[in-house]
Amino acid sequence: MAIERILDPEVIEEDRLEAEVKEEVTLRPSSFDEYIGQEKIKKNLKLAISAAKKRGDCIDHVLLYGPPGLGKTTMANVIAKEMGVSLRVTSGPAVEKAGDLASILTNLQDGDILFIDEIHRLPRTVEEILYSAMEDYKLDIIIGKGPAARSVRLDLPRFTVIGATTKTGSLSAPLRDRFGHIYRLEFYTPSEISLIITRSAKILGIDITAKASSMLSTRARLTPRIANRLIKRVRDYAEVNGGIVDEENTKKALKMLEIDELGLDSADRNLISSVIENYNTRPVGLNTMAALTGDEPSTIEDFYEPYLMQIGFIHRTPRGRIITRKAFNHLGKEWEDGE
Ligand SMILES: Nc1ncnc2c1ncn2[C@@H]1O[C@H](COP(=O)(O)OP(=O)(O)OP(=O)(O)O)[C@@H](O)[C@H]1O
Ligand SMILES: [Mg+2]
Repeated sequence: MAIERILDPEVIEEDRLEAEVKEEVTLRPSSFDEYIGQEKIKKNLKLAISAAKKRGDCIDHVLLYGPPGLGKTTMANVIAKEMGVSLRVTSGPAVEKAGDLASILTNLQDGDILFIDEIHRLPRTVEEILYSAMEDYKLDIIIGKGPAARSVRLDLPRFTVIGATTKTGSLSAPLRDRFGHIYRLEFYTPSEISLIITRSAKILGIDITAKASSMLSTRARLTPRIANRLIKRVRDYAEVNGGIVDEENTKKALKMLEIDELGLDSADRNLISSVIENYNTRPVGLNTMAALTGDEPSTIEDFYEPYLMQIGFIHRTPRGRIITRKAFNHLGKEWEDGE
């Protein structure tokens, strides 16, 4: 992406500054009580956890999917804390070879949770080894080369895989089938985002008025990561310009960041208006959309689109994406029916 977007739900480089990392860690909920929203998922998981604890067993494998920044990694951490076990973290692209996975698996302790982020990016050969490991806690490995090669079956400790992905579509069916729990994280409601903002402000020692918090809650793309990022940006603005985080400073800071009432930034508005200018109300393919803005198709699909669909600005049809009347209105464009 050419311009760094404050509203990008993906972790941006800036978030990796030491101070930011520290803040990120302190903001991350570590129990179900602190984890706001996603009530249905929490209810199911609480039940599974208390049943597993009673049996003295680990919980069934969990797959968490949904747009970036909604709390998948956080949920994995919470599950481990609530189970009282340790969480080993890896990711799809990091496990390149079967041997990499074998060494991770053989180093697990009984009951451990293995968190695999971006699980859809695991290479096929690695995935196949993971199947039997998840299913019957066995590891089939080949030792040696050529005619001397032989296959050995090793026993593994009992463990739980928590997989996270932004795209379930690209997860193979056999892998998906190995998960006992499959949950889609939903966008948060503005009132949940408001609670998250209040909580984060308190942790960071930021003085924020109720009006400011309510204004931010509708502009954070219903996404906790963005809510946390916005509070910090508005805090910075208030620090430099004097005063606390009140309605006025929030308004000014958002204006400076070019974030509108619905939480759209200039990149979103540019995407929608280029589609409108070129295709009006006609359906348009993902690749065409990407070509219009110069983004990767996956960037459009993973970052822009989920929220734009959530607020009803883009509809997916079998013939392509269409921009809705609501989006036309928001951008002040004339909407002609029946094109
Ligand atoms: N339910 C929640 N309540 C409070 N804060 C939350 C919640 N969910 C997420 N957060 C905050 O939002 C940040 C982003 O969440 P997290 O990293 O878990 O998202 P993710 O779904 O793993 O994103 P990605 O797909 O990019 O990996 C966390 O650092 C955390 O502070
Ligand atoms: Mg994550």
